[in-house]
Amino acid sequence: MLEVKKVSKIYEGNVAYRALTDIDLTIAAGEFVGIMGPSGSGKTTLLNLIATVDVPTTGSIRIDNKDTGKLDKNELAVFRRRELGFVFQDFNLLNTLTVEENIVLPLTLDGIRVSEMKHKAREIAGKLGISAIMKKRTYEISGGQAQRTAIARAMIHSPKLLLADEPTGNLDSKAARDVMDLLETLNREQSATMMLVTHDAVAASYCHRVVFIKDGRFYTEIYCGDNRQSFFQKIIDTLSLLGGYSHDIPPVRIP
Ligand SMILES: Nc1ncnc2c1ncn2[C@@H]1O[C@H](COP(=O)(O)OP(=O)(O)OP(=O)(O)O)[C@@H](O)[C@H]1O
Repeated sequence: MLEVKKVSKIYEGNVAYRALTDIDLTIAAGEFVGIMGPSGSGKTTLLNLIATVDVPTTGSIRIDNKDTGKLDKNELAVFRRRELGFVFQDFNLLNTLTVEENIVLPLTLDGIRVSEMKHKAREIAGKLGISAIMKKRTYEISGGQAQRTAIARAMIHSPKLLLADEPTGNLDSKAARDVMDLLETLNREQSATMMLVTHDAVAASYCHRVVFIKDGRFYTEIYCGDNRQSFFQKIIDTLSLLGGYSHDIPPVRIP
């Protein structure tokens, strides 16, 4: 589904900065993968390259067998809109629109009939437990509801790959767990492929696999297996080996 091959990124500027070096990452269709690493290790850079909003200095990225480096600007815009879904830490909802209008936004750009849009919006809102707030404006809803709205918007066009950047970063621990439960359910029920960048070990423990990067290079990866509590512990252990994380490790246990 996603094949990142020998990707490096150097930010040119007064002083050139090497943010990623020779990253190889393959994500299978239906997989749910977390990316972790200390601040400045290159996680967002990697996400931006996969999201096609930035280009690698060397190496290639294939999504669903398309080499994204070979698409021109217009093809990329359509590719991003149809094949990818995005969820951000700060939700990125439009405040002037209702929840429902935010959710159908990706479809309006593709000229889909209003009745079909409403049907799809109702369907996904039901799955995400936000049917009752469809007519509300985004300033009238909670953070957890805002993130569920953002997930509905990201998933309404059934993207090949959902990219999430710190989706639980602005949520309290209960809302964060609800959001991760929903992402896990969507991943399982719709076989959606998902990649999540996070500092949050609890959020990462919902993934099938967590890839750690350090100083722009692959560090290690660990798999969940069938025990999420021990996976969570392995994530915490790996973070402490990585260093630079002492403030980010939450003192919680997964029930
Ligand atoms: N546009 C840019 N120009 C120059 N350097 C950049 C640019 N964007 C990021 N960097 C540098 O590249 C490195 C990796 O940044 P990146 O944002 O990918 O890290 P991160 O792992 O996502 O960090 P955080 O967890 O703090 O968000 C950092 O040292 C950063 O300063």
